Amino acid sequence: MNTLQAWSDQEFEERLRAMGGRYHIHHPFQVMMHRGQLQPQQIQGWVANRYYYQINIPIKDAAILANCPEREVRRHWVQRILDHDGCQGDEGGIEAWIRLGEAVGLARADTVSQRLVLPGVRFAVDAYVNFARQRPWQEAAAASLTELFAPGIHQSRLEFWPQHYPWIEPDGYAYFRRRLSEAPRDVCNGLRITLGHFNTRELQQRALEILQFKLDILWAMLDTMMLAYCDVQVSGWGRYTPMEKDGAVHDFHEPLFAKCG
Ligand SMILES: O=C(O)c1cc(C(=O)O)c2c(n1)C(=O)C(=O)c1cc(C(=O)O)[nH]c1-2
Repeated sequence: MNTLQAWSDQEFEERLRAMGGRYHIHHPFQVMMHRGQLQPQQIQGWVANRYYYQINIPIKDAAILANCPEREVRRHWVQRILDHDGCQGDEGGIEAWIRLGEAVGLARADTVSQRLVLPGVRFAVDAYVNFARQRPWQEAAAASLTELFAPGIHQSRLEFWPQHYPWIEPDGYAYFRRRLSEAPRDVCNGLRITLGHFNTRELQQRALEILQFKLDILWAMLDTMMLAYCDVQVSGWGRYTPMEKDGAVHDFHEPLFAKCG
């Protein structure tokens, strides 16, 4: 039996936040994207694959609602579905993502047909949806807490993409702008549930494991995209060595080791 005392809410939250060091913002594909090192087709590949994540988020949230007997929780959580699916007067996040696709040069049909979605991305996203279907709703709510780290990534895209990728139509950025206000509200709600429910040391440790599981999903999606869209040489255990391109050598080892460490 685990007899260690529960962490205080503050310490527990700090431990959850500390896992941001393993967020996909540190993945080599994301790092290249952030530095302006991706070609149009690579950006298109990312947008087309992330579409599969986007359309599954409301399905995942519907699974959480279906498993949650608490009306008060459902009243808040249902907003997430509306954010993505839209409602009268607001086309919603999925439509905004399709427009991001158009802004990077993907026809609507290319995005919505899912023809560019890679098998590994499909498996990773499906794992998240299945987790929400099969596990208690509080666990699935805790898994959404990678969103703690998401506003920073959306903000950096809004700041740096127009400089690095002037060929992207500015209209496309609406999705990232929406998430700047939506994600902090979701996080506030998700944190309240997580701090309230995971209230023994054993449960708190379980919450950290769940967050790691979700971080792994996001990481695995980018692993798959990197293999599909970048020239990588596999050298040694768990390491990528991207081939030199345009005379630039990129050092990806550090974030990878940080993740493994
Ligand atoms: O672009 C990103 O890096 C990113 C990451 C995440 C995330 O951390 O799961 C989400 C989003 N975006 C996002 O836009 C979004 O709506 C979202 C919902 C959720 C979730 O788990 O419920 N994560 C994310």
